[in-house]
Amino acid sequence: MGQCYGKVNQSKLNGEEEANTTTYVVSGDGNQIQPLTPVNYGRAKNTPARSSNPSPWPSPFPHGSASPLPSGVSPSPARTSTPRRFFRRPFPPPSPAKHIKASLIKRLGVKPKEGPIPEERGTEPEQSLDKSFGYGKNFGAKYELGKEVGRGHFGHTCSGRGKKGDIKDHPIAVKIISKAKMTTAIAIEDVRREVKLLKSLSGHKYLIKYYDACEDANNVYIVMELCDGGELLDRILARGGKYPEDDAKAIVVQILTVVSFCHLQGVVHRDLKPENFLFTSSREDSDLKLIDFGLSDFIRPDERLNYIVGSAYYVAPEVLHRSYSLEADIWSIGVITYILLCGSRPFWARTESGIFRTVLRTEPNYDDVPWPSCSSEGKDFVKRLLNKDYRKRMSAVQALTHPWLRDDSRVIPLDILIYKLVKAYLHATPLRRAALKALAKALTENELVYLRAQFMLLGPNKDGSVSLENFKTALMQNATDAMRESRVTEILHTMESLAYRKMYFEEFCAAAISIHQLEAVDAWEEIATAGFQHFETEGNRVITIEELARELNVGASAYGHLRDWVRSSDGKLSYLGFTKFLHGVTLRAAHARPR
Ligand SMILES: Nc1ncnc2c1ncn2[C@@H]1O[C@H](COP(=O)(O)OP(=O)(O)OP(=O)(O)O)[C@@H](O)[C@H]1O
Ligand SMILES: [Ca+2]
Ligand SMILES: [Ca+2]
Ligand SMILES: [Ca+2]
Repeated sequence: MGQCYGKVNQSKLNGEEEANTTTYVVSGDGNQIQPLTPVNYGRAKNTPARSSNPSPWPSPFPHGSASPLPSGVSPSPARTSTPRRFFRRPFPPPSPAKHIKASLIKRLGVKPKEGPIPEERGTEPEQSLDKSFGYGKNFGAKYELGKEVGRGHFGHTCSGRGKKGDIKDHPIAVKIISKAKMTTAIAIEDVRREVKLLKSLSGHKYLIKYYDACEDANNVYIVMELCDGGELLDRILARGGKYPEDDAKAIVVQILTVVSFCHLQGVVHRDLKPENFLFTSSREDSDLKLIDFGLSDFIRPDERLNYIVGSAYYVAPEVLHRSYSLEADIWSIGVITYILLCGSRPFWARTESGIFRTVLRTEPNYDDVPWPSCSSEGKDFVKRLLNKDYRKRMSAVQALTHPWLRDDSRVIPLDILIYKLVKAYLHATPLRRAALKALAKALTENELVYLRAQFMLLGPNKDGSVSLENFKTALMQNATDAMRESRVTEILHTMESLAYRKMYFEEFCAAAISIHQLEAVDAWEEIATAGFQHFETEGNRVITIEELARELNVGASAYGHLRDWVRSSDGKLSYLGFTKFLHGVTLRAAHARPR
């Protein structure tokens, strides 16, 4: 293995234009053409190390900061935009993405060098690793292998055929993962999880179908449906990098549909990129299938993950800050959509740490060609996925109802986000609920489309109300083995108070809106102003600073801060107080009330 480059790599060479002065090398594991810069996992033999800043101009960023961020990323204040005047082509067109070094080191047990990964240097003695998976041992008897169709860091994929049973003469794809490369317990666990995830999620229209898993002394074989249409990346390259807006929409809808399914099941993919979406056939209108759950994980609705994994160009800022959830996938979809619409990457630099810095600090360029000719809805859509504050990002389901993609005939999936928001509402104070109710009365059609669709999915009772039972049933109707594994349904226990009462649509709207998301909407000022007017007539009341501090769970040191929020004329919340109260406080630790 490692010698065969295949047609996939060749086509990437043709489409690749990483940077003007870059030399290309073919990495020894044969994965793909890589530019010979520090972004590589190592250096070609006998090549002197370059400085970590290979650009011909001085870097505006300090290097090597001591922070919890990955090496080279420093948490200094935001820059307004990428320094594009330095580039002839500000952001080169898409090319194969590389996994984040830190995550590869963790998984492969060694710092990957140029060339094949040394197999003998694990972090644990090889003998102590249990490499038996309990999969069938009869791969050769059941399947026949054909030619290689693709290759990644973790395995290579061949086409093949079933030899007997239901699958006789049926085309298949087989991802072959070498046991010799599994040098750490994490790497072994990853393969186990990849198979488990694929098996439990299999069946969705836009997700690769799982057939079987086998093993022998040397390899694990994941047998799945064969996709003949190639990677989305290759199609983007074949089109010169850019998709017409309507074609881009068709792609993005499929991506969001399958990702919303994964998210409802409590699965975060963590490696969404154009290489991991395959077309079923070479037809222009062929369906897409999501593949490669190698970095994916089960996640509970309230859980935060902290491993840095993914591919540099597509990684969300909060992943680099080591506290993230499902929204990280949405960011990656934002990156993919940005590429589809303009043919360039939103965040680009020559080095991995340089990419991380742009992800954390710079706003993507929406000024250059072809952005001026892009629809305003398209631009708004991308911006609402590429928001650095994950709380402000749309969920996959919300994105499906965004004006750019809206299509009344489309079936909207259930969104786990409404469970999280309704749960928070049920635990909120009466004043907060009153403020949310007032705000909900000011929502515009854009927000209501999504809320109505979600409410209908809860199957309202004859009188138009829902209660805990409706939330339970709606979730169970969508349950797969993956949802059981990720323990998504545990969120229902925290919604118990809804068992004894009814919630009508009006209150549901108050419960299922996210202030942070609304703040990112163009119409936020108008919505907040109108919401405050409703609050004045039916919710605002006299409140002391002490009471307000208690509402916000902050201590006496915050009193000074809160004084502006209350009107001196009547002792009730001012407009400022109303919006700040809804936003919630993230005062410095010194202000936090001891619990
Ligand atoms: N079912 C399939 N049908 C056709 N080709 C496939 C299939 N599954 C995978 N491939 C090809 O093999 C390539 C590698 O597969 P996959 O992404 O699962 O491997 P990997 O080693 O986990 O990759 P990565 O380096 O991105 O982690 C894919 O990009 C694709 O080109
Ligand atoms: Ca690949
Ligand atoms: Ca892959
Ligand atoms: Ca993978």
